[in-house]
Amino acid sequence: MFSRAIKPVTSVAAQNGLKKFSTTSQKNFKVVVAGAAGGIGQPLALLLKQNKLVTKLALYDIAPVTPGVAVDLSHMDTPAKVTGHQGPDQLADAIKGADVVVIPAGVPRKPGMTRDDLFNTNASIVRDLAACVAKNSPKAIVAIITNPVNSMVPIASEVMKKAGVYDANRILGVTTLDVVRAAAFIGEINGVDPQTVSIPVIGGHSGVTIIPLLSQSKPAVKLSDQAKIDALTQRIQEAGTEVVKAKAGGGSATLSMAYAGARLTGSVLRGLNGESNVVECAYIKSDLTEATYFANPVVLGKNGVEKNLGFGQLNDYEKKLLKAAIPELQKNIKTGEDFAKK
Ligand SMILES: NC(=O)C1=CN([C@@H]2O[C@H](COP(=O)(O)OP(=O)(O)OC[C@H]3O[C@@H](n4cnc5c(N)ncnc54)[C@H](O)[C@@H]3O)[C@@H](O)[C@H]2O)C=CC1
Ligand SMILES: O=C([O-])CC(=O)C(=O)O
Repeated sequence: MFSRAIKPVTSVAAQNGLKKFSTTSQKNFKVVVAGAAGGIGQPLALLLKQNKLVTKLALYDIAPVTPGVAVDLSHMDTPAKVTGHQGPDQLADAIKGADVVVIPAGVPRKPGMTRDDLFNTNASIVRDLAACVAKNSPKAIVAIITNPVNSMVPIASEVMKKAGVYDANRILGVTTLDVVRAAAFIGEINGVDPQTVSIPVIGGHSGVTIIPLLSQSKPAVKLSDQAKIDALTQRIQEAGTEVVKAKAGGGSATLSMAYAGARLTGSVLRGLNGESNVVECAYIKSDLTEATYFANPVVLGKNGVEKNLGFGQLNDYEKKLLKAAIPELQKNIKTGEDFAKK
């Protein structure tokens, strides 16, 4: 007689590669990308559509192409249900029920500009998006990509405070691209797979505020003299400008940023989903230094930032970098707070 093999029932979590979880810990998440039609937004949405923890993916932008981007992505054979929302009238609908709102909305740099030069245009964009999150999904984790990140996170925080829904653990500035770049460059120098490199990058996300802790790299960076350490540090600090120059007026980093943004969002979701020991660097409210917002490794959990892991021992060179970063960070933070309080 023909005997049929009984196929074991595989949990959704196991199918997702999250084998240590039972189906009871599995949650489905709604992720919103605000600025979804842009250079970062489109590839970020493409990557998030492939994340199996995402069951709803809402794409918001003011650009007319936005509904089309959503239709395009909706033809991918992955579970996330994609919706497109164009213009301020459709923003609340996009935001409602969100677990995570990722914000790459705003203008990018052209050669010769600093990130701070973007402030005047981008500040009101982030303020208005944060106000809508405060009203429609106050518990959502907000991940801000828009530059200047150092000032945008304080703006969003002040908006949340005004609305009475502020939770410092739920507002993150995305500095993941600095970590990704540091790992890429160290991987190249050491001749190893960059994915095996672990390197904290602390401080903020512009010029001297980007502080790669090369002394804490695992594996150790194979650079013997201080001049080479200095050159690598400066390359990481100026990597955004390297892309801006190479694109020659066509914008700033988009694809590597989408990759980094998808990684950070994926980590936030894994934390929300109950996975333990999910660690990423992020720019958050902080009392570790005189700068009231600061990036360093944090543990992500069910409520966003679960634990601030600090930044450990710095060598003398890194202490100098930190000293140079603090006044710049303080200035950037004040600019953001003053704007939001107006
Ligand atoms: N945190 C980081 O590491 C990085 C941050 N960035 C920043 O990300 C931002 C976006 O860069 P790109 O995607 O290259 O720019 P982009 O110009 O290609 O796209 C921006 C999108 O934002 C949309 N937008 C403008 N105002 C909006 C509003 N009020 N609501 C919703 N959407 C709105 C635009 O229609 C556009 O589709 C820039 O500020 C850039 O400096 C870029 C790279 C790395
Ligand atoms: O440099 C820029 O303007 C965009 C950015 O933040 C980066 O690539 O790190």
